Amino acid sequence: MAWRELGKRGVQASIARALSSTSQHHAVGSICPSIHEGAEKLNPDSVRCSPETFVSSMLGGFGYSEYWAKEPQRRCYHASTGWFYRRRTDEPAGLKTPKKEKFVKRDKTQAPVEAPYVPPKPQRTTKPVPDKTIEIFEGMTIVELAKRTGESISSLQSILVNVGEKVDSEFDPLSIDVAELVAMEAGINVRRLHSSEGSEILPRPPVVTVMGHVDHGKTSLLDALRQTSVAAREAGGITQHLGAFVVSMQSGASITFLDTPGHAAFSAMRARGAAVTDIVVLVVAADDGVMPQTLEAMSHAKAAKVPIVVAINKCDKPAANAERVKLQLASEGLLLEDMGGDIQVVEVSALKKTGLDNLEECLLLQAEMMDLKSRIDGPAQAYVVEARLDRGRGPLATAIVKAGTLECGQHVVVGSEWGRIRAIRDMVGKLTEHARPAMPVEIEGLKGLPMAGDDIIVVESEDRARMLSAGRKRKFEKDRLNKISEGRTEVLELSEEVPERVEMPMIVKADVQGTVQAVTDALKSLNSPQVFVNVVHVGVGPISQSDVDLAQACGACIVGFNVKTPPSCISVAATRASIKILLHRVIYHLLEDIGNLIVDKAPGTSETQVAGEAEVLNIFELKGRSKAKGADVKIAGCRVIDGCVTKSSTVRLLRSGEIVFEGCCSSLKREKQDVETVKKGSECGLVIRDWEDFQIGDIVQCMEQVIRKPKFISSESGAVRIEC
Ligand SMILES: Nc1nc2c(ncn2[C@@H]2O[C@H](COP(=O)(O)OP(=O)(O)OP(=O)(O)O)[C@@H](O)[C@H]2O)c(=O)[nH]1
Repeated sequence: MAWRELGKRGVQASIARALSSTSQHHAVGSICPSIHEGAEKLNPDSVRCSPETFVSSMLGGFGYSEYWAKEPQRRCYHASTGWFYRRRTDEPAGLKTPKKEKFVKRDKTQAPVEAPYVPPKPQRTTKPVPDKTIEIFEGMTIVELAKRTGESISSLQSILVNVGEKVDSEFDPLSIDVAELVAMEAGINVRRLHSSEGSEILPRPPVVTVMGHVDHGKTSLLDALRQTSVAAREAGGITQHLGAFVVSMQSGASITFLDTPGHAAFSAMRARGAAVTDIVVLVVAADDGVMPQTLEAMSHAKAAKVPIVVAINKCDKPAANAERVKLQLASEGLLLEDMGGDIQVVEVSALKKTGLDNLEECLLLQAEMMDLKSRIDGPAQAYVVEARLDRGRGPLATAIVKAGTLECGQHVVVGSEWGRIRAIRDMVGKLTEHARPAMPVEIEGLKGLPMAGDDIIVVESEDRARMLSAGRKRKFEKDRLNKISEGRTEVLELSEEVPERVEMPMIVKADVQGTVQAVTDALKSLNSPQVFVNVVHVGVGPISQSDVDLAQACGACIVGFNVKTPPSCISVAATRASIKILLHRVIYHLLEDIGNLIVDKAPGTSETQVAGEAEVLNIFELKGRSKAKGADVKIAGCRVIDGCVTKSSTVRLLRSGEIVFEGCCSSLKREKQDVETVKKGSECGLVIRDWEDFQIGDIVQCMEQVIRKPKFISSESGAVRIEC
């Protein structure tokens, strides 16, 4: 198949088909951009391959036969491999498949004989994702939609026909679902507006997110509030999942708490926590004070326009200094109540359970000031806090209802998934028929696994749910490909600047969606100029045979976080294919492990360092002993003062700290015997080729070439990086 045909039929469709036939469908996203770029670099008429061959070559190390350029461009270049591919000069140009190709590796040390081929700068193959978001509502007309989207009425009408819907006139009301579908097909994001007209609006409990620096006592504080002991049960003693709990206060009021993890790797989850929350409790340890993630939490709250209540924890500790913490917070711009501002501060001890009543009062007061009310009846609007796959029960989503009532049996669209709610459970696992605002529940009955942060909307029928979910999937996929295409372009640009950069493909599997994303983000933070961590596939659930197949095809290692040890048949298959499987339950350990792998894989930088130093104590002259000319030879009588002096290494001579000569050693003797090395503390006689002007007190340094590898650095807050 020629590229032209491939292009005609649609690159993505052909490749997707080919990928599914080679069971590599997961990788389509990361491969397509390369294909686009390949297509742009080459004359489309001249490339011949089947999609299957093309895909397997893309996966299996970028074979050269697919990169075949027509006259006059006799060779082409592939940025990912750094190889030039040259056609045989006896080959006729054109559409014929070449008989046998020769390829030459680019020799970076030598200047090219012919004018070098400059690869074209990678270009975006798809339009950047439009940022436009419009507000839609039930009963809006096509005319209204056209105004908001900026599209013509006729184009929206034809989209409407394409999605199987019909209106008699452009002034007929559309359902909110159809309006969303039409806008999405036009490439525009939507925000749904729900009318509360005629509905009962009642006060609702506040949703509170506890945030703060790692180990400042978030989990302990929630434990103290709900009188349970989750902290002790967590792997490695740190929180790794987003949880939601309702805490009934002594006053009879209730508060919904989100327990978000404090580790740096989970900032994406924290960001989502802040987006559904009404109030943020900022926990700061009284002995430790304001730390990097305290500031990060403040930024999240600020970005989500959520008010903060400060809980200064660990006030029982002898080193506690609440006043210092208050001053630090004030200097970071928090206007605390004690200092004339309106941000409430409470001093607590999660360990001794002191100050909790105060905290409770502050939260309820804050909620009262915010006058939190929601529509109680009518279809629910809710958000996914977490999602996971249960072997027996299928996809499960932890959700918080924002408005309305979520009921068993309703059809819902959750992100781009859909389903009919089979069961609703409260946070202690008890079955319930419905969920009201601010109530965290677990829902069962979805067809696929949603993402943490997805919205949940109730629709009137299964058909509507399917239609909307399919439309959202199409839009999601289009946006994803656009994003990958942009990301890939950046990667190519970077790899051209740093030709020695090694790629480290990875597959990430984790127990829940939020963790998959957190781990992927953390791995990407380990990218460095020498090693590029390329996450080729991510997924929720245990490591499967298809993960091993994909890892084999693209030379990836598999990272399993909080997943079960794979069955022995999968482990054996992985070992046979030399695929590394890294299983972890604690994020620090995972990042350390991967960091060490990256350090191993990094080519490192070559550096010259001093291996030994000798001081000249005496100078001897041997008359007419030079082998070459029968001239005199000067010998430096030295003592090795550091490291060791080696005959084969390069030497340099230092006088008063200045380098006066660089060369090599032509003779090294110890007690009249020729030797290869002399260690610290010993004396030796040394001759330097082409140098005779020794002076007593000169320093002779022996130099050696070493490869310096990058270092894996992890800070106390859990932030990690690779330092080159
Ligand atoms: N003395 C004292 N120790 C506390 C207090 N609160 C928490 N700690 C201790 O501080 C350590 C960290 O507490 P966690 O509750 O796990 O902290 P966290 O902020 O939830 O930590 P991550 O989940 O890792 O972000 C534990 O050893 C707790 O026992 C307190 O009020 N006083």
